[in-house]
Amino acid sequence: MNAKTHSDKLPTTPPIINTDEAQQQASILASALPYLRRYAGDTIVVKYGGHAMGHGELANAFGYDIALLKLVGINPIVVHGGGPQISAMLDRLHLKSTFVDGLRVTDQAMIDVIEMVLAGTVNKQVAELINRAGALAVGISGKDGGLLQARRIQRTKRDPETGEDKPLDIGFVGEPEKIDPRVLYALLGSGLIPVVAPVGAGKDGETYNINADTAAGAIAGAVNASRLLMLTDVPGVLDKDGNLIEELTAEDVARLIADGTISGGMIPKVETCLQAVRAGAKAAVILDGRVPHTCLLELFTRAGPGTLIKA
Ligand SMILES: Nc1ncnc2c1ncn2[C@@H]1O[C@H](COP(=O)(O)OP(=O)(O)O)[C@@H](O)[C@H]1O
Ligand SMILES: CC(=O)N[C@@H](CCC(=O)OP(=O)(O)O)C(=O)O
Repeated sequence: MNAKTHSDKLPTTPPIINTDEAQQQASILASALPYLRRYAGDTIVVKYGGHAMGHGELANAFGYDIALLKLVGINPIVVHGGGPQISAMLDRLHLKSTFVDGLRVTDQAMIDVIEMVLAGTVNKQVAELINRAGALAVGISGKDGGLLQARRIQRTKRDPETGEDKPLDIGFVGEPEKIDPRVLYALLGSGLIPVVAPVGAGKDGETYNINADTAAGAIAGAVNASRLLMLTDVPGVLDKDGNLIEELTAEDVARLIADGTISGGMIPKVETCLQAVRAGAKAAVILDGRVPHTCLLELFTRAGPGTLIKA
């Protein structure tokens, strides 16, 4: 039934190409076969960040990649961010954002706006990108089906005078406490692609803003994903000379953080990847979301363009 809907949406007249091009296309498809076999039936979690969404062609290519994964028998789950989109809306409402360790300090007025942006506008846009590519995506938030039960993140700040660590209130910022993946399995089992906004519910029904990397890592662990793909704005983890590091273990990560090679936003990203593999994901890859079809390059070619992180 879905197959008909899908093919109805695709162009009815394929482009005319010459024999050489056709031969080339056929051999590209044939060379993907071992990879298709390797991932058939597997679950792949993809973290799609807010920065990548702004670019039309890149966003369309992302939608195509996710639709293609589903159509070749892989189960993709998309977890999206939306940091820049939240900031733009808060600016329009004259609400000022501040960040602590890369996390947006979130008060009561902001959490309502953040939920509207993430679970509303952005979530529906990402689902639509995939729908337009001929697959069927369903946008949900971490509150749906009890997917992401969250607790308030505790942060501390060192008092410069006493040297004491004091609790720092960053508001409605949560971390996943419990994951219930049943809603994901229900959607995947019906041939649908879940698109998850990183908003969670607390035990008492309060709403929490969750960093999208953290949410993606927790979900990848809970569903034992064969890959967590973290799309970002660099080719992967780079060494001190700016060269791509192809593979990292937990020991490598600890060493590279200690010597300052991995810093800033890359620290929580690699730590999230490690948590995901410890919790049950087979491997995580940090890869360049600025490259068109980066997911296909990673999964279906020998280029394997990012940094692979294993336990
Ligand atoms: N060793 C490293 N390799 C690659 N990027 C690094 C490294 N150390 C720090 N970074 C920084 O981490 C950034 C990625 O993290 P972040 O900006 O939080 O990504 P995103 O917005 O995609 O979640 C890179 O743009 C880069 O500035
Ligand atoms: C707590 C916290 O900081 N939440 C993030 C959620 C969105 C996000 O993570 O989006 P990107 O992946 O596009 O950065 C925020 O408010 O920006």
